[in-house]
Parts: sequence; C-alpha cells; structure tokens
Amino acid sequence: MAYPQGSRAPLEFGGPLGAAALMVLLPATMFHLLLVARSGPARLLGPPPYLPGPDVLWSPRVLLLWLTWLGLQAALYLLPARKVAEGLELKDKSRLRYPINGFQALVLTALLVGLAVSAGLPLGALPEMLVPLAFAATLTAFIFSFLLYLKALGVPPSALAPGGTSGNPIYDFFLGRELNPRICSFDFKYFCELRPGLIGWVLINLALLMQEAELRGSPSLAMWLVNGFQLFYVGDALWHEEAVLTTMDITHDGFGFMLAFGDLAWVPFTYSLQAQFLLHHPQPLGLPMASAICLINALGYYIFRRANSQKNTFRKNPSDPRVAGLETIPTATGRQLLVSGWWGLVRHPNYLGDLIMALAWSLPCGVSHLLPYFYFLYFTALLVHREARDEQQCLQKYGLAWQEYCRRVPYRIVPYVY
Ligand SMILES: NC(=O)C1=CN([C@@H]2O[C@H](COP(=O)(O)OP(=O)(O)OC[C@H]3O[C@@H](n4cnc5c(N)ncnc54)[C@H](OP(=O)(O)O)[C@@H]3O)[C@@H](O)[C@H]2O)C=CC1
Ligand SMILES: CC(C)CCC[C@@H](C)[C@H]1CC=C2C3=C(CC[C@@]21C)[C@@]1(C)CC[C@H](O)C(C)(C)[C@@H]1CC3
Repeated sequence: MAYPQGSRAPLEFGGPLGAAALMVLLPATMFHLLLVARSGPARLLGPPPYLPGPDVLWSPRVLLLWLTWLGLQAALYLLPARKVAEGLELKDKSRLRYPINGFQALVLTALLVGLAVSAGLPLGALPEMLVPLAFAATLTAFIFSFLLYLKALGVPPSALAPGGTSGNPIYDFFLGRELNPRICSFDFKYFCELRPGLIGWVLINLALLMQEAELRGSPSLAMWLVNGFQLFYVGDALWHEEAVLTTMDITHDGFGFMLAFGDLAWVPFTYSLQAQFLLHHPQPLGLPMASAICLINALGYYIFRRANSQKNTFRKNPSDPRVAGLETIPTATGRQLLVSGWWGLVRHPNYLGDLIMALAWSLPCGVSHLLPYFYFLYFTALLVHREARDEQQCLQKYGLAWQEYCRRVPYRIVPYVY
C-alpha cells in the first residue's frame, strides 16, 4: 500500500498509478470479453477477434436508448416507497433516509418490458447492441464521475469519504471524494448500486434467452439455469435492499469512477457473460448435472443470505431474539463483534456463499472454455482484495478487539483453507 504525503491514511489500489491503470484496464477488459464471447474460439486469454472502430462503438440511437433506461430507473426510484429506511450514523451524527422500492422497480420494469414486447418491441435485437451500449455506459460513467468530482469540491469535510481525499486528482476521481452525493433526496450512489446496472443485467440475460429461442427454437437448459440463478440473485438483492446500507460501498467508499463504472457498465455487460457465451456456444446439459448445479447454487445462496441477514439483524438490534444468544466480543466503540454463528465460522461467510453461487453460474457452460469462468475468477480476486481492505478498516476501527476476533476466527473466507 502507498501512503500519501503528510497523511497516515494508506492509499489503496496501488495509489494514483494503479487507479490510472485500472481506469484503462477495466473498460478494455469489458470490451475484450464482449467481443470474445461472440467469437468462434471464445478464448479468454487470446486476442480479441477485431478492434472495434468508432462506427461499431458509437451510435446516437443507442446512447438515447441508454439514457432512456437511466431515466426510467430514476423515475421508478422516485415513486412512493413501501418503506423509508435510515442509513448508519454519519460523521456529523446525522442519518440519511433511503427509499426501499427496488423490488417494486424490478416488477414494474418487468411489466413495462412485457407490455413493450407484446406490442412488438424486438428485445431479441438487444444482444446485437451490447458493444455500443457498453460504450455509452462507459462514456456516461466517465462524465458522471467527473461531475461528481466537481460537486465534491464544494461540500464540507464531514461529507467526504475517508479514502478519496488524498489530494491527488486521479486517485480521488477513481475512488470518489464525496461519501453520499445527493441532489435533494436523490442519492446517486444508492441508486446506481442497485437499479440501472443490476436490473439491466437481468434484462440483457432475458434478451439473450429470447434470441436463443429465436435461433434454436427454444432456450437451452443451460441458458434457463443461468437466467434463473442470476434473476434470483438480483431479485434477492432488491428484496433485501435495506441490507446494502451496511455494505462497505455505502458506508465507506466515496462515489467516484470505480463504483460509477462498476455499477453502470461492469455489472450489466460482464456479469451477463455466461448468457452471452451460451448464445454463441450452446452447451449440452443433462438433468442430473443440472440438478447438481441447482444444489450448489442453493447451498451458496443459503450461506450468503443467512450470513448477511445475521449481521444485519445484529447491527440493527443486538437484542433481537434471533441473534441475542450468539457469543460476542465487546469493542471500545461500544459495538460488538459476533464470534459465533456464521461469523464464528470464518471472518467473511457471506463471501464464501457468494463465491459458491458464482461457481454455480459458470458450471452450466461446461468445461470446454475458460471464458464463462471469468466471473468466478474475477470475483475471487475482488473478494480477496475486498476482504483485505475490510480487515484494514476493522483493525483501525476496533484495534485489539479485532485482533482478538482474528485469533478466535482464524480463517478469512474458506474454512481451513484461507
Ligand atoms: N456480486 C458482486 O459483485 C459483489 C457482491 N458483494 C457482496 O456484498 C455483500 C456485502 O459485502 P461487504 O460490504 O464487502 O462486506 P460485509 O457485508 O461483509 O461487511 C463487512 C463489515 O461487517 C462488519 N463485521 C465484520 N465482522 C463482523 C462480526 N464478526 N460481527 C459483526 N459485524 C462484523 C464490519 O462493519 P461494522 O462493524 O462497521 O458494522 C465490517 O466492516 C457480501 O455478501 C458480498 O459477497 C460484494 C462485492 C461485489
Ligand atoms: C469495476 C471494479 C472491478 C469494481 C467494481 C465493483 C462493483 C461492480 C461491486 C462493488 C460492490 C458491489 C455489490 C454488488 C454488485 C457489484 C458491486 C457494485 C451487489 C449490489 C450485488 C447484489 C448483492 O446482493 C449485494 C450484496 C446487494 C451487492 C452489494 C455489493
């Protein structure tokens, strides 16, 4: 980790150089995957089949389509919510309020898309637009992050994120300066984290499934599984929308290029890679194998959901009967750390469940290609890195209590392995 001059806060992601490199590498990787998924050999590590020129990347019509999508999701966000939740306490002791209507947005989007398709909208044409759509999303992410950076120059220090105030413009642009950028009650980070990208991801998957049905008469079992698992994951995230308020992205990270690009471009266009691969490279899948994969996904989901819910319940109300009997370690901050239950098994049981699900999403694509395993490999790297960042933050927050927790629960993600 690099250290900024005159400050003791460590710089993450390799400092300004690392941030600059990631701002080039991440979009390049996304376009590489989009191009390779539709190529014959579909080699993850080989060269892309061709380098797209401006005529392939740029389309004003596609940009308009993308902006309409963002506008639709913003309008759904502003609809009356079934509940308004409070976030964690901020530095100035205040708490922000967030509408809980993400699942409603998913259902309304499904209804609108259903209506549009029955009125003749050719959803199966979407897969042909993925490259210019990804370009529009990347462009939006760059412009949006720039506006967020400018906005953050005018906010009080208490509104800044702990990490994005190094003073280096490249690094701060990447990590994000302001913790919770808002205009009136519209929270940009919370909106982007759960709506346009996540819902866009399952819409792209659906379009790929429909195109496969057009091409081959019906969608393959592998395509059904990938669509079903990922729709379930997104539906679950939106159903438990409130839980995102205690994640690192909302409580610690500023809103800059990393999250804007991650939410708006990376998630919809790379997380749909398995379905993209299956459209161009159909894979046979028998019922016994499909059943085994469903069991793996169910196991992953069970661990992921139970672990996340246990921590959320505990953080909201440690005396809740569902968690009151668990063993804890007191910390100097007044908060406690769970040391039994899921959080006594490993230090990040939720990551373990998420990784098992990631594997289940790749398995329907067979073992002939490495490409559909990209998500699993990337996600392992992301979570290992994220776990290390979280450890660092927890050590700062909880000091000796965190060391005691690490002594009592020695494994980070996988019991007896890591
Ligand atoms: N699909 C995807 O692309 C991604 C999915 N995810 C998923 O998002 C979810 C949230 O992940 P993330 O925000 O990284 O982290 P976590 O939800 O794991 O939150 C970590 C925080 O939990 C608290 N905590 C840690 N240990 C304990 C304990 N023993 N007892 C009580 N509280 C504890 C600490 O915060 P405090 O004490 O301040 O409450 C810590 O900072 C995960 O399920 C992850 O798998 C994450 C990234 C990408
Ligand atoms: C582009 C870079 C490589 C890094 C970008 C990371 C982002 C794509 C992820 C950071 C944390 C995320 C979370 C989810 C999606 C991916 C990003 C934005 C999440 C919304 C997925 C659904 C889960 O149920 C969740 C727990 C709500 C996730 C929260 C974190």
